[in-house]
Amino acid sequence: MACSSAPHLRSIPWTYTTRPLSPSFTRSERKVSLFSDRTNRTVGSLSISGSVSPTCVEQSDAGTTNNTSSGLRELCQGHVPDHVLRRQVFRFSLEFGWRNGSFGILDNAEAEEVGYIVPTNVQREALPVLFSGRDCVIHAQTGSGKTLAYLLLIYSVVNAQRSSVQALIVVPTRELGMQVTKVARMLAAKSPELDSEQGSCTVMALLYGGTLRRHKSWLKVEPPAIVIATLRSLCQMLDKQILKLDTMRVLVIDEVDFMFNSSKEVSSLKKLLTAYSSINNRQTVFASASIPQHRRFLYDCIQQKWTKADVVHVHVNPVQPLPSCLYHRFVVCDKRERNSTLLHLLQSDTPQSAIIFVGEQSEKSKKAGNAPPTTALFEFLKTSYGGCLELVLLEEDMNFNQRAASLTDLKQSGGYLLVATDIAARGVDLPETTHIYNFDLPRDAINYLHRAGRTGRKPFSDSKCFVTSIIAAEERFVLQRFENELLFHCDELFF
Ligand SMILES: Nc1ncnc2c1ncn2[C@@H]1O[C@H](COP(=O)(O)OP(=O)(O)OP(=O)(O)O)[C@@H](O)[C@H]1O
Repeated sequence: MACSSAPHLRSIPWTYTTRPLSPSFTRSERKVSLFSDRTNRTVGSLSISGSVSPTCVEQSDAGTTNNTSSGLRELCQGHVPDHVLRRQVFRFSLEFGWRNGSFGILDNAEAEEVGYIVPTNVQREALPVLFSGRDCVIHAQTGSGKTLAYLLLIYSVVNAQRSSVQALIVVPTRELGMQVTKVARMLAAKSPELDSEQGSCTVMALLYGGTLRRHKSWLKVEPPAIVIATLRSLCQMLDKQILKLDTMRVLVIDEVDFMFNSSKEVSSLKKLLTAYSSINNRQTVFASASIPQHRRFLYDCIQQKWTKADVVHVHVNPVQPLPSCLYHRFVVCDKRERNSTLLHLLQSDTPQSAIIFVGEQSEKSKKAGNAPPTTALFEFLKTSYGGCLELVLLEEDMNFNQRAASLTDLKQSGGYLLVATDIAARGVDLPETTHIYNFDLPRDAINYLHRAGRTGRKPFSDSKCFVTSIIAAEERFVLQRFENELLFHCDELFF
């Protein structure tokens, strides 16, 4: 029986013994525990589904835990299909790795290369729930690592050999979709358990504006295991029955509060959740840094059967909604002086990289034929900034390719000044950003939280990041309301 090796296990310095946990195992499911002979304690347990030989297997390897794979292979020899075994070894390596404070999915060098050394708090709390098969609402600060948590679940469930879409991640924006796709593909490529001669785990990005015809034939001929989609493009595929929900094992709705709040999306979202609720063996995950009235939300989910009744709310840091590494400031100035104030701030702060959030253009201003405020500020900075950071623009009016090019520019530049509307406020992960400027105040506290959360995105770093709002004197009470709601403090800056 061919079984891929598990190099990420090699470095774990424990020998182990596998034993049935209970003598009365069934032929279809069997649990084994893994003991450390160093500490003489159970270090993990593993359930093997499929038809397993009912002989009590007790095995001790004095070698390294790489033998775990071969031990399990012997245990299951001839009885468990290879892909089931591979998945179980993969799942075991994850659980084992996480329990011991490291990433089971990647070996040490690979984990270090991508910057994952130890799990973040939300990953520690959410993964046991996710691996237990329960539905989950992952509610934790911006930049806390929610994406990796749900992707690890997905990779423990999907079977690359099966020719069907098994996991679906729904995102509110193309930018977030592109980013999640990148992480999902990186994990598939890095993990030897997922990418083998038996076929790698394919990931499709179905983001509105992409080449839908190509996607249609891809979905028909060789369905990917994982699809990451915006609701609009997903609905097109579902309506035409090119994509079906019945093979789905995991559905993730990222930025779930935003999706439920969007008048354009909410009815399609509810339709999707209702259709998915009738599928057997399904798991549903919702994620966001902000879930207003979360008790009511959970109640509705259960009532509407969008989740199972035992859904778990993993709420990390509820008394501190914003990351503690953020330092909040404000400058009061006249509306007409905002450009020069911003320039002054950029010169005195010398950010490594920054995002400047600008409000959306009003209908009245559009009708009057004015340039959008983002473009106006971008043009001003082009002529006046003179610093070494690359100027990049990101706004709704740009087409898909222009928006994708802007994101590529950001990632390739040595440092950037991104002028953006709120399309860059949700989920976008640009860890090099050290400063956020609210050139216009956000609509509400939730938007403040997500804009501010575009910085401070290096989980174990203790460096401070700055969020500065440029306000008129009469806007001070609005900012004060955000402070009260989000429990943070803002200092005034004087020039
Ligand atoms: N365990 C980890 N160790 C180090 N870095 C990590 C770890 N987990 C995630 N990261 C990194 O942390 C950053 C933020 O992660 P992610 O985008 O998943 O945050 P999030 O919780 O989804 O944030 P948001 O709510 O803003 O969408 C990413 O750059 C990611 O690579």
